[in-house]
Parts: sequence; C-alpha cells; structure tokens
Amino acid sequence: MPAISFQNVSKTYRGGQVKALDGVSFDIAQGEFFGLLGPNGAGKTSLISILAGLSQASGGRVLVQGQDVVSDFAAARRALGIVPQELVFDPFFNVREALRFQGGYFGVHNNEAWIDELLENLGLADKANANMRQLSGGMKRRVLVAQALVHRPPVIVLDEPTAGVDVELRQTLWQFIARLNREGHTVLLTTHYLEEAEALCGRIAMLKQGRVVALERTSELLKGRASTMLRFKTDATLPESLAAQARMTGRIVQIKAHDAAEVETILTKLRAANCPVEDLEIGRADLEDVFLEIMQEEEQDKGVRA
Ligand SMILES: Nc1ncnc2c1ncn2[C@@H]1O[C@H](COP(=O)(O)OP(=O)(O)OP(=O)(O)O)[C@@H](O)[C@H]1O
Repeated sequence: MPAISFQNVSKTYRGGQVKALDGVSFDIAQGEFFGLLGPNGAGKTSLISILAGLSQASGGRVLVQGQDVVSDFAAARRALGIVPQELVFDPFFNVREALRFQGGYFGVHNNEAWIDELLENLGLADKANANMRQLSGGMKRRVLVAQALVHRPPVIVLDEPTAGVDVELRQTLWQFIARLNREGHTVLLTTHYLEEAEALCGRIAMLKQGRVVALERTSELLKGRASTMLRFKTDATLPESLAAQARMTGRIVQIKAHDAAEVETILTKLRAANCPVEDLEIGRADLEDVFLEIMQEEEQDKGVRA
C-alpha cells in the first residue's frame, strides 16, 4: 500500500476558468523522502490542500495510508502530520500546552515523553513554558513542526518549511526529519530550495501548470540530463551562438555541455570572439539546472503543440 496515492486529481477555480491541477497521478511509497517541486502557481499548494482535506478536488481522489481523504477524512488526517506554510497558532497557549492540545485533538494523551523529545530535538526545550505570543517567527515555526508531529503520524508533509528560516533552524529541522525518515516515516516536501530537495529527496515530482512534467529518482533526474556545466563571469557580450544556450544572472554565465569536447568547443568560441572570462569553473549540473531545463522544454513543447 502506498503512503500517499494521488489518482487523476484535478482542481479548478472560478467555475472552471482556472485549472490549477490537471490529472495529477502518482504514488509515494512507504518510507520515501519525496520532493514536490514546481514554479509559482504550478499547483503545489492546491495539491497539498486537497491531501490535507482543506479543500476538495474537482476530480479524482487522494488516499493516505489507504484511506480516502474525503470519505475517510478522520483516519486519513490522523495519518498525516502537516507543517503548514503560514504561521498559524493560538496566542493563549504556551508551547507545551499547544502541543498537548494538538495531541488531544487526535486523541493522543499521556504523551509527555514524546513532547519532551520533540522540544529537545527542535531546540525548543528552554521555550516550553513561553507563551506563543512571545516567540520569534523562527521559534513559532519550530512549534508548528512539533505540533505536526505530536501524534506521531506515519506520513509527514512539509509545505515550504524553510521559507525565510535561518540556517540553524534548517539544519536542526533537516537532521530531525531525516532521522524520522530513517525510522520509517514517509516524508513529502514541497520546496523552492532545489539544493535542499537534491540533498534530501530520494525521488522528485516536478509540477508545471497543474501537470506532472517529471517524476524520477533524484539521482536519475540529475544523471539523465546535462551532466556538465561551464560557469564563468564576463563583462563582454557573448557570441550569438553561445548566448542562445547560456543562462545569465548578471555577470555570471552558465552554459551546458554534454561532454569534454563540447567544453572545448565553447572555450574556442569564446576565445575566437575575444570574450574575456573570469573565475571559470566546470562542474556537475545540479537540480536547479535540470529544473530550468525541464521547464524550458515544456515551454518549447507547448510552442510546438500550439
Ligand atoms: N482560491 C483560488 N482562486 C482562484 N485561483 C486560485 C486559487 N488558489 C490558487 N489559484 C490558482 O491556481 C494555480 C495554482 O496555485 P497554487 O497555489 O496551487 O500553486 P503553487 O505551486 O502552490 O504556487 P506557489 O509556489 O506560488 O505557492 C495558480 O494559477 C493560482 O493562481
């Protein structure tokens, strides 16, 4: 049985004018650390909201641990620990009370040892009696993570958990989540930080305009694509033949090369054009390169279909 099963899920808004999800189907197996990536507006939040039972799909269905998120809402919801994007909390509780209350909501009581472990692992031990109002944004986010985990859900969903979060919390969070994953919890992560997804996720789905445009093991996704990137800085204008294939961020230029011979060709073209380069590096393509490439291919395909 998959931990999560998305079956032909669609979602439209405004009476069908906006198609946020268009037949999304994939399964996440028990124990996977799975990444859901996509540019703004791709449909990630819509998919997570349907999974969490916060919004209804317009078509298709979603199962969590075999339970339908609509017809078996309570069982499906209990199997999920969801760390939301937004900071929502009850200002009248202190941290420990907030965790007890959340546990009670799922019928979990006498849970103090686990609550202590959560506080300890998320760097909240000295904040246990602090009122939620007094916490900094980063500390509130830690509490949200603890709240999501308080009923020991088998499936953990992290929706952009590190947006605007400092390095220390990111590391604390990832160490803890990675441990829970090793202990058998399934993790679904949506993120804009590609290096995070690359480091953590065993498999990745990429969404674009409501459709799955890639679904692969992270290593395959990286291996099957451009394997080499040439990176350098320049103030000069690139020769036209290179400009077409380059990605430019200010003075930084990145050009994809399939093999060593292509690297040489690129360097020869730069020299022939008298294009001075600084800080030249030749490196492996990372997930960001692959992501951009897939998104561009989709644009081109659409152009062909149109
Ligand atoms: N309540 C709504 N009413 C109308 N359109 C909506 C609504 N919610 C989302 N949309 C639209 O549905 C599409 C998918 O949005 P969604 O928020 O799911 O994307 P996302 O991948 O989470 O984006 P982001 O990375 O920006 O959070 C977008 O075109 C968005 O404008």
